[in-house]
Amino acid sequence: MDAVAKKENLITLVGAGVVRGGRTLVSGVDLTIARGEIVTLIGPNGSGKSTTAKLATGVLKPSMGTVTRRPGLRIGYVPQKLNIDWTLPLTVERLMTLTGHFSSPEIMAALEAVGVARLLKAPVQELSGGEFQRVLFARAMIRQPDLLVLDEPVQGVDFSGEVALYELVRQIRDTSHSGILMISHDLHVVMAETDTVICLNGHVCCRGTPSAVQNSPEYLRLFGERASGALALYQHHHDHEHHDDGCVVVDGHSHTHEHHEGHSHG
Ligand SMILES: Nc1ncnc2c1ncn2[C@@H]1O[C@H](COP(=O)(O)OP(=O)(O)OP(=O)(O)O)[C@@H](O)[C@H]1O
Repeated sequence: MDAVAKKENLITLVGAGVVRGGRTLVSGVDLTIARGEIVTLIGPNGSGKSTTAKLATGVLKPSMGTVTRRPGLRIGYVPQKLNIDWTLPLTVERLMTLTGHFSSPEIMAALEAVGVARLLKAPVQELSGGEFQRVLFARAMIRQPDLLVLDEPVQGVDFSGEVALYELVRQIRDTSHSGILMISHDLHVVMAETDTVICLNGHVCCRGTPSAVQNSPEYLRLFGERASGALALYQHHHDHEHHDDGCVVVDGHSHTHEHHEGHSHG
């Protein structure tokens, strides 16, 4: 696949919004996700992150605006929670086949790609939070989706696990060239891996590169104290320069943040 095809837009939302029972849940959302791009939705509880993701994936129809998906788009979804009966014995191998028929080599390859092939026969109940998330990633990626939707991918994972999972997200993006739509509450790690942050509060409150968003007055107003914490963490490992408006000075088309080493949290 050539570079032009990789930049193809997978999903485009223009002025999209949802009204339910006379209440506007979210409105005026403009959003595109191209191949190889990571877009992260942030915002307080109830700000419309899940609703926007559902609009993008087609689970919800827009009450206003338009949503366009590339024809035949394959979407892989990593849910926030999985409704399984935790009292029944269930191995990773079995979990991988609950929602589709895949061969053993396919399952092994998917687990290998996320670094948990050794857990093939392990009971799901005994996995750590990070291991379980990786298995969920494998379950979504085995379908070779064009777009991967991650709902709170680092929930229940400690900080070093978080960093490792975001590393994995970047790796998945780099190797599969899928687009990635993430829902997150946590800006400081999100920022390390994401191309575009969209901050919601019933509407698009602010958007842009992570550094542009973290410096925007709207974001700071919305997140208050939490924003200043994120700011400190974010700047810890960076040696790049910023424009006056907070955008990162780049020579070239993109910038990569290396957050996977040197963190110390004690
Ligand atoms: N089907 C629905 N009918 C009516 N209201 C809904 C529906 N789904 C969500 N809402 C409301 O829409 C608003 C946005 O919800 P949404 O789940 O998109 O927020 P969120 O940003 O994902 O929140 P959280 O961080 O708590 O998961 C909330 O006030 C929620 O109560």
